[in-house]
Amino acid sequence: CSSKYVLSQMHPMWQGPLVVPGGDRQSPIDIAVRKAVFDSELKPLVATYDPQTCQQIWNNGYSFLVEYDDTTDKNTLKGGPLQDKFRLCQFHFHWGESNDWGSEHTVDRRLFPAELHLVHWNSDRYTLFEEAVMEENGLAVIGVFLKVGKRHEGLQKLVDALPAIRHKDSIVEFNRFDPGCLLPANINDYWTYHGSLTTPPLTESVSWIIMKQHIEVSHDQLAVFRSLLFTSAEEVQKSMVNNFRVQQPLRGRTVRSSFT
Ligand SMILES: NS(O)(O)c1ccc(OCc2cn(-c3ccccc3)nn2)cc1
Ligand SMILES: [Zn+2]
Repeated sequence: CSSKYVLSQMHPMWQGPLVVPGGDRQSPIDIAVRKAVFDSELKPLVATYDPQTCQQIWNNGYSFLVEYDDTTDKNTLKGGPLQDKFRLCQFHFHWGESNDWGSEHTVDRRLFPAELHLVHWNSDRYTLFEEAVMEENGLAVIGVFLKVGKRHEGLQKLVDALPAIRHKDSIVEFNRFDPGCLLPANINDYWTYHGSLTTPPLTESVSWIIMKQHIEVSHDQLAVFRSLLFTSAEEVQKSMVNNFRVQQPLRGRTVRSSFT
């Protein structure tokens, strides 16, 4: 997906309280579990991914992205709160310098050490990611919390590729990775709300689908995330950690749950 040409211009340590004009649908948020409204109309999520369409993994100076060929409907997300069909273009993570924080969303104010985002765009209505990113119903992002525990076997192939993209704007070919292996066993228990990108351009174009069930990764696997750098080879080294945005005001939005 085309995010490669834009994300790299982002300010690496962007954390600013950047105010978005009329921003009343900003992300991330705290999910107050008892205030979520069960919606029986929410359908099961259907995620269909083809590992063969995995193309590259790269360090964009903010996180690392695994990008997929999104020129066909090989990697689709539909159902759940979505009316249309969405195409996976990339996934990435947010994490902390310690295991005590790092996620962007919180659950009853609880922080997780990291959070995975699988980014999809509405291919029923738009032809390119960068078109959809500006539209209210343009994107669907699945959020999965990471907890430190047992080693995640499927993640290891990705962890092994990270030393090759240590510096900002480094990129390597990365094939045959199934993003489905990063989803929790149960993807039918989730919270959903309308929000925004959590990094510039912060556009309010995202249907968020936050999984209730987390996945586990080992301490050592997460330590490799922290070995990445925000900086390029010529700059003074800055560890890529704490690349999360702080929670934003709910502004009267309702968070719906697919479970009681
Ligand atoms: N962290 S998150 O999952 O919320 C998340 C997900 C995707 C993001 O893409 C930014 C972006 C914008 N554009 C763009 C391209 C062309 C025109 C306009 C914008 N490309 N990439 C940012 C944050
Ligand atoms: Zn993200």
